[in-house]
Amino acid sequence: MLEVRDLTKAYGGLTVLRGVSFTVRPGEATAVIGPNGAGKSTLLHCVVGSAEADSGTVSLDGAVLRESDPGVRAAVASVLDDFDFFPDLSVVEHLDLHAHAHGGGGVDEVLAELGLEGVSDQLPATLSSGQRRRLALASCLIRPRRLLVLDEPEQRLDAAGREWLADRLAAEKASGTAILLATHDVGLRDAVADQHVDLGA
Ligand SMILES: Nc1ncnc2c1ncn2[C@@H]1O[C@H](COP(=O)(O)OP(=O)(O)OP(=O)(O)O)[C@@H](O)[C@H]1O
Repeated sequence: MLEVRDLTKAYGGLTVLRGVSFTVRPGEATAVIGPNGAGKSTLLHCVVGSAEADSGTVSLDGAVLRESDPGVRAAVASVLDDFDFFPDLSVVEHLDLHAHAHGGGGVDEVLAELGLEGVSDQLPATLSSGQRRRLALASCLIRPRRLLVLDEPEQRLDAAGREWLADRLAAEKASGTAILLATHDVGLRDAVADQHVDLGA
């Protein structure tokens, strides 16, 4: 489904990605690993098109992946940096907006699954950092998707949240979704990843 070939990226004189290649198939998860600064986030941004690689290709279903392509928007759901929330929209309004924009649904189910029912009327600024992370994941899971791209999705989740995440990603794989995630969590990696891309090697 996703094919990354010979991706290179430098910031000024600092080469971060040196010819990175891998594929992700439907129903499989690829974990991007490596120490702080290894280039994991850079790689994910290049994959989804929010950063431009210096060379190499990223293809989805055999065609060059372009962020602006409606087909790509319908297929790829990502949580990369800390999410930009609309400051004046409540938790449930954010999810309604995403559901409406992407033709998805099930806001109540996702609120319950992420444990956000009790804060559904709160504004993002009033949420805890873990609740904001849950909202970011909820916003991603409310939309149709064939490829999930997640940058350290375990960050700021409590133990129960991390357990939920591993189960959820396993369920996503079982339903045929391809997953590309950067993680420092060895337990999560071992639980869900079918292959690793080690940028620290
Ligand atoms: N916009 C930028 N301009 C210049 N350098 C950058 C930029 N973004 C990232 N870098 C540098 O690129 C390198 C890789 O950063 P990146 O965020 O991709 O690493 P990472 O593996 O995700 O790290 P972490 O585990 O800490 O999240 C770092 O040395 C970082 O300082």
